[in-house]
Amino acid sequence: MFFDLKHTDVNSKARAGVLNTDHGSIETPIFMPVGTQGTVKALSPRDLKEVNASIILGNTYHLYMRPGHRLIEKMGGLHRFMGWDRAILTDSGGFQVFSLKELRKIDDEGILFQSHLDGSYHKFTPQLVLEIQRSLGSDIMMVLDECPPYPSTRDYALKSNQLTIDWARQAREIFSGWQPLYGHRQWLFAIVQGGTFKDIREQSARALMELDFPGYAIGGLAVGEPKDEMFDITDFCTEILPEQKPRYLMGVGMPDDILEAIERGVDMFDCVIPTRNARNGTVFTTEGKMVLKSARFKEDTKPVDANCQCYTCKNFSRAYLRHLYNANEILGLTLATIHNVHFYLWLVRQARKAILQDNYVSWKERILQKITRVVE
Ligand SMILES: CO[C@@H]1O[C@H](CNc2nc3cc4c(=O)[nH]c(N)nc4cc3[nH]2)[C@@H](O)[C@H]1O
Repeated sequence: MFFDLKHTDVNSKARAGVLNTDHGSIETPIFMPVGTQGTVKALSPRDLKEVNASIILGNTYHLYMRPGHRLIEKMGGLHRFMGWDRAILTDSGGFQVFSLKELRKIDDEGILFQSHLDGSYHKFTPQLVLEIQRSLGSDIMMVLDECPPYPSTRDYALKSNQLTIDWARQAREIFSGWQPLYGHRQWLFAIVQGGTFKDIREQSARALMELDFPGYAIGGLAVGEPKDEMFDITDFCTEILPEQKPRYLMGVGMPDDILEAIERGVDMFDCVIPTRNARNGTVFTTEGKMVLKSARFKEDTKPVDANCQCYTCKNFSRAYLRHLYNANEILGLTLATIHNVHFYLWLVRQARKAILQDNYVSWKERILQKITRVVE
């Protein structure tokens, strides 16, 4: 069974489950570090294992553009190419095309766009993005969808949603006769759209549920809408989506966003924040957020986080990390990224424990008091 729902917290919609892939079992709620171009920036697969990452994200758009999915296929697929033998989820590319290029044209067949590398023209269709993901060999694939801009008119959201449903239908058809390339199973998730219009969200969820996918993503969020709208739409969607299937909130988010979404019934998350912020000198700790570059840490002998068991916190001081940033040393990026990814994975593991003890909400309230501070 692909997804085992082990327990739902009695006082909320928070769930603890297990995703069973051929590259290992993944306990949910889970955070997926983003490895857009076949690498989680600044980390080796060895680092990722050391912080207990069980699944990472790759991007169909970027890997198609460079080095190309055919080359990766020749190399034996993305797992072998990047030396990662645990699970990989690949996003389908629709969102990346929207967020990377305004030069794109959408029609019923798919999305015509120009490469951000050499300006060449390409067209993503429901079929092509599945072929690319077959070549990559991702354990979890995403359908081609349109992520409407925020804000969108109701009319735009309605039309766009119809297209996303049509594309999902085509993808589901292809998936029904699926032949993976590398001997390990691949699963296909649908993506619920509909902007911030609840009736369109319901239409989207129900149409996609009829097509019976192994898992469902909530798309079209974390694109600049107010947080309360993001949580309200998330809560609305999880009321409709099948209880026994995993829910994946795409692109979310800050630590507190993830905890709020877990309470609303989300199982899977991905976001660039822990890796991107680490590269900019901002780390997350059990005592709050910390900007390591600031002068106040110049002679601070303490670890980033005294409560953290990661390699960075067990071996280095804040002063040293601040020095590495100021000296533009590559090691600074690696050490901060190890810590931030470790923090996100620790946080969702703690959440899972609280869910299994039926005290998720009280645990969340306590931990939010601490992690949302700024360490001065
Ligand atoms: C607002 O901050 C930026 O936005 C991204 C996070 N937010 C986000 N929302 C998403 C929505 C979708 C979607 O509807 N469909 C597909 N296929 N993939 C998606 C991926 C998404 N990621 C970060 O990249 C960050 O730079």
